[in-house]
Amino acid sequence: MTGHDRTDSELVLLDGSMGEGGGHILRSALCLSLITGRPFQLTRLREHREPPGLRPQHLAYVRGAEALSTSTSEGAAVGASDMRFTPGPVRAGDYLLEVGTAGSTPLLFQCLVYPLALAGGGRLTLRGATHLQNSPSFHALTGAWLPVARAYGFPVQLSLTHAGFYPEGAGEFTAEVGAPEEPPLRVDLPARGVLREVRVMSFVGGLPFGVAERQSRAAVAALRERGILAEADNRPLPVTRSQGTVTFVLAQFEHTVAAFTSLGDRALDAEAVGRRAAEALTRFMETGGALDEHLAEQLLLPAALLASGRLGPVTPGTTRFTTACVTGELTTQAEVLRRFLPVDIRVEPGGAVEVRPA
Ligand SMILES: Nc1ncnc2c1ncn2[C@@H]1O[C@H](COP(=O)(O)OP(=O)(O)OP(=O)(O)O)[C@@H](O)[C@H]1O
Repeated sequence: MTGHDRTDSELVLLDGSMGEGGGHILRSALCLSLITGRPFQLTRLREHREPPGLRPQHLAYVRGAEALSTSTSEGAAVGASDMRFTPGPVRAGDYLLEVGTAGSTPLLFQCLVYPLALAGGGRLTLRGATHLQNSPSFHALTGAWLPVARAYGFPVQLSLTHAGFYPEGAGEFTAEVGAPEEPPLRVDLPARGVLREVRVMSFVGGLPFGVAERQSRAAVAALRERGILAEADNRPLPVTRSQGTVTFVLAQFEHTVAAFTSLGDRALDAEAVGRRAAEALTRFMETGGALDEHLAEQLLLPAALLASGRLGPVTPGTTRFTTACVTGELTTQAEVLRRFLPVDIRVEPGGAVEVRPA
């Protein structure tokens, strides 16, 4: 179980419309509340989103946090704009959680993985969508998030049982989550260094394999036009009820890795889907950032846990990196972290980020 300090009981007040004002404020608050033992009150939840308030997938995040622990919530219901969460200790163990037809399992995973690891670990089996717009795909988790998690000493293994695409979802993946170990790496990433290798991977679930091949060919050709040579790999994905395709570009730089996902779209031909993934990499390479904007935002949480001394016996440490783009999500995430943890997070307009003990 995570040991909650008695001194950590101070209520955290959060305005859910601040910054980007999306569901990520709720997910980060749930994660940090479970870890610190601090209750939170969230008002004006997703006020500027359409429709506003909690959606079914957000409610699934609250229910997931409750399932892992003896936590309780008040006011959490579809459409609600205000809610309160009172955390209880997290129990190590195995959990099967559903996020609903079109909810993102990677987002639910990122909300729960750190509290579960800090409580001793276990297995998360998550059902719902695994490849959804505006969220990390399962392959972005394995390709980009996992090396970051391991750098902070979180031993996690991920396996995809079924891919789940919008709108049916019906996917499933499993995460074996170990207790944190001494971090093997010092995260200090001012620059990405030279490009070492690019892999293009196209996957299809429930659609002709030729779609994957067309996507990859277009991605490889678009990269070649920019002088980037890439290996292509096409694979079928196991699915149940849903159908979909995805092209994934994974770039290994000297110091970092960057992953770009382009999901199949009925309004686009396969070539456009492939090109979109390639263009995301070339746009990233026009910036000076070590990390892409999504990985930069995702790295803040383990960096803040390390800086605040929450990673068990590990000495509090400082993380430095540069991001391709300072997004509203990044600055909002930094603000949520400051409310829960004694950390100093500096985000320079040019993209340099530092997370250190307060
Ligand atoms: N292509 C991508 N690769 C990796 N991560 C992504 C990608 N697109 C979006 N994300 C991440 O997914 C998260 C989405 O959170 P966000 O709050 O915007 O959406 P949400 O939880 O679905 O809620 P809302 O419906 O309020 O937007 C953010 O952390 C964002 O960085």
